[in-house]
Amino acid sequence: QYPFDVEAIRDDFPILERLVGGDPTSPGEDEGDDVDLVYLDNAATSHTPDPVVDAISDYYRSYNSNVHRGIHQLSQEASVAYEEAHDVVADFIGANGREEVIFTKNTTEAMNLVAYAWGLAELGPGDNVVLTQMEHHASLVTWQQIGKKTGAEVRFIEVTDDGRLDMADAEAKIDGDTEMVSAVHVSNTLGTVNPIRELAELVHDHDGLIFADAAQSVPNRPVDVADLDADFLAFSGHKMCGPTGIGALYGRRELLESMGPYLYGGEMIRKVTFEESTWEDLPWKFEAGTPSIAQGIGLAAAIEYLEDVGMERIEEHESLLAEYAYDRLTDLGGVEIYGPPGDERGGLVAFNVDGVHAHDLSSVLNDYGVAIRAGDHCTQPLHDELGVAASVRASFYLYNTVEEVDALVDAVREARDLFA
Ligand SMILES: Cc1ncc(COP(=O)(O)O)c(CN[C@@H](CS)C(=O)O)c1O
Repeated sequence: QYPFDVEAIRDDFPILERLVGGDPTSPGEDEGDDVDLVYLDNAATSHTPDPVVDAISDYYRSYNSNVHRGIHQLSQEASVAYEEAHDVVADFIGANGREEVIFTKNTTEAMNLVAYAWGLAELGPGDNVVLTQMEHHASLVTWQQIGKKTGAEVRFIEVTDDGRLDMADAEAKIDGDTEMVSAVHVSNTLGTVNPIRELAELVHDHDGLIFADAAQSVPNRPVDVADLDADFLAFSGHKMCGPTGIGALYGRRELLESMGPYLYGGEMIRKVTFEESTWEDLPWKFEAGTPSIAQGIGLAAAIEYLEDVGMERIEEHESLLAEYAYDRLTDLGGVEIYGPPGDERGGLVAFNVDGVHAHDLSSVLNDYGVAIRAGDHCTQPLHDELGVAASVRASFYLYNTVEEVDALVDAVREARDLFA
């Protein structure tokens, strides 16, 4: 029994009616398209419902203009919509107003903004930054390279055999020299839900900061920055029914006030002379140049769409599908699933089938119309720890159904038997 009317939700996503299997150079038109799409790659990117597409189209059709500058009506309308989109995000994640919400291109840029604008200024030899072994490359590579530039040590909290964070190791590695903990809230590979608040307490006890990578949690469950006690938090619009090209960095106001700009140019300045420049107030200090106006408006529309369904109910729906998939794949036999048990994870399942390479498996699944991801999911060091070069990953969202999980399992069985 679903927590909401999934069929009514699916009606908002025409793409879910797509037939696939034809020539990818002629999307949707090829006579070879004769298999129902079963889209289970939502951790890579989610689909965009009609209300969000309409909000973006309406901007371009009726009040497209540059923001913050113009006195004319269109610019004022665009400015209000773009600026108020920051308020929608702030309310959604429990931030104290738009001043704590910086729009970025995506989670990756948000991570780099903090690593460069805070990290380069604050880190040096003797300091350390503590990550987890399950970090996405967006944080792992960023802090790894900032460590090389500053001389700060980068440490990694180990993952237990059942895909959880080793908190004893966390306590050992977070110490008086730890300036930052950067941890994924929900792993995009294991589905593990990490104890961000517990990590925050550990690092705050040592006067350090915590950055929560919430790219796989803000879209999928209720997230409140105060509940997590996060100092920074980031997520991407494209994983939550929004457009690509927009993400958000949350930062405690006093921290953002203390940081210099990350990018320079228009919008982010107040006064410029040949010799000096002064900066705009938050959040504009960190939004240089013409912003992603339509995308910001689209993100606000996506949040309104998700809130209308309810984040608790979306979390419940994803957990139902993940647990069902975990159990059915386990029952299939010859399947190795990574991460904690099915009832203790976010809405995704990464696995391998004995004797079948992940890319071969995903190729066969594609022949059955099942769209999942194969590879390292931007967590190569974690896959090294798992002892596998790649995995396949099914990731669920509010418009997926139990029947689609059944289609996944049937296709996996076909692939297993094909390669047996
Ligand atoms: C936990 C986590 N952290 C950061 C990112 C990066 O998001 P960007 O919008 O690409 O900047 C992602 C996006 N993970 C996609 C693309 S690699 C996936 O297939 O899993 C993520 O899941």
